[in-house]
Formats: sequence, structure tokens, C-alpha cells
Amino acid sequence: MNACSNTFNQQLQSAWASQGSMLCVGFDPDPKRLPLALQGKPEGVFEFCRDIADATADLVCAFKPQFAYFASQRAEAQLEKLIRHLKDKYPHIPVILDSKRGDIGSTADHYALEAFERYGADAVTVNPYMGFDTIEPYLKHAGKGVIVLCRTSNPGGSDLQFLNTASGEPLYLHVAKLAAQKWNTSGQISLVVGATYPEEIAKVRAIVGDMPLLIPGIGAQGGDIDATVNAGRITGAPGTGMIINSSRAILYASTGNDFAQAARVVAQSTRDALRAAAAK
Ligand SMILES: O=c1ccn([C@@H]2O[C@H](COP(=O)(O)O)[C@@H](O)[C@H]2O)c(=O)[nH]1
Repeated sequence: MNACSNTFNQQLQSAWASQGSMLCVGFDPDPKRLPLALQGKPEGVFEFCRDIADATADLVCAFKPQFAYFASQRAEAQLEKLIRHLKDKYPHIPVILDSKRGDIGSTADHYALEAFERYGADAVTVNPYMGFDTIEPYLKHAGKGVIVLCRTSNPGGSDLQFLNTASGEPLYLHVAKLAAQKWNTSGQISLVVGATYPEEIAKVRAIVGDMPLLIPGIGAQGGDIDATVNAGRITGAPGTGMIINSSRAILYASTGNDFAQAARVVAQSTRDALRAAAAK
């Protein structure tokens, strides 16, 4: 089986091992923050992300384009082109489309086609709060990753995710249990847990065993790397189990023409800090 026909989970396992990295570089291309030379250029968004991908590809276990940044500036064709570039040049690195979809099953069928057929992503983020029938359509795409929001990194995540359910546990832990114990019969599901809440990462890890966790919130959101890695670690398998995302801190390391080299410097120090934390 070559890298392209591997499942998302197999790709991740290989990437953690061969890249020696749990860093995921996120693509959130804000048109106002692109280097001046790329602002307003017809394929400026694509070129910006491509150059950062090419400068960091040896440092990551995954790439994560954020859909809204492309759609809001009518750059969906550039997103398609970016993912094609990533899959052609780096078939061993999984691509997560971060679109946080959630809708009734008949509509979710089309969101799944959008993510996996139109964009060719290896995994997609989904919102579970409409229930399992809204997640099932993604699972019909064998081998593709379905990454379910559990305990998000934003402060307002507590508004709903911390509400106690009838069993007395907070909603996010109920989601973790459903995901691990009921929904994951095909092994395609992972969870999103924010680096800004390491205590909750540890509680989720205790429920889900070795399920991969997508962890945004280091870098611009200030999540602590040591606390995050310690909370999400899998006993006996250091350096695995986590896809730890940083977007703005890497993308906007420089506003000049040296943006890609500057992104590499920050990505490398972040990768190294994650490695050091995993080795403790
Ligand atoms: O709980 C969540 C879920 C997703 N995100 C996404 O991750 C990146 C974070 O970007 P930074 O610049 O590193 O803060 C962004 O695409 C979010 O949409 C999240 O932050 N928290």
C-alpha cells in the first residue's frame, strides 16, 4: 500500500514516526496579513501557503487549511490548488480540512463530498452537536479521518461544553465517551481538544485511549506546550497521539519577503519544543 492509499490514521502513525514531529502547520491566510508583494495578487493566497508548506514540510505531521479563510475571499480554487500541491509533493503528510461542518445527514453527505472528493482532504473537522446521524455520512468515506469537536480552545467553549449532562458529567466528556465507545467502530474518529485547557486534555485522554487528538491553541492562543504534551501523552508511545496545531504564530512570523524562512524558524523551534516535552 503506498502513502496515498493509507488511511488517515495510518498516515498519521507513519508521519509521527518518520517526521519525528507532532506539529501541524495551519493555513489561515488573512488577506490583510499577507506580505505586501502577495496582497491582491491573483494567486497570492496559494503562493503564500505553498511557500510556507514547502519551507516546513520536513517539520510537521500534518497540514491544516482553515476553510473560512479561503471561502471568505473567494479563494476556494486556491484552496483546491494548495491541497493538490500538498498531496502531490508530500503524499506522506495528511491534510486536515478544518471546516467544522455539522448538518442533517442529507446535507452532510454533500459536506463529506466537498471535503474528500472536491478538496481531496484526508480528514475533516465536524461539529457533533446535531448528533451521530450528522457524522455518519463522513464515515461512509472509508479510511478518511473525521475529527469531532470535543473541548474547543476558545474561552466561550465552556458555555455549553461544560454543562452537566443527566449522568452528571460535562457535555465534552460525554462527547468523548460517545466518540470512543459508540461512534468509532470504523476507527476513523479523532477529537479536537484545545491546548488552552490541558486539564481537560488529560481527562479526554483517559477516556479515549490512544485515539488521535487534534490540539489547536499553542502559539497565538498561548497554550503551554509542556502542559499540553504531558496531558495528551500516550503511555509508552511518546511523540504520538497528538496533532498539535499552530497557525498564526508560524504564518505571520514575518510580514516581509522572508515570510517562508521566518515561518520555518518558528515551526522548527515549535517542533523542537514539542519533541523536548514528549521526551520528558
Ligand atoms: O477549538 C478549536 C478548534 C479549531 N481551531 C482552529 O485552529 C486554528 C488555530 O489558529 P492559531 O492561529 O494557532 O490560534 C484556527 O484555524 C482555528 O480555527 C481552534 O483554534 N480551536
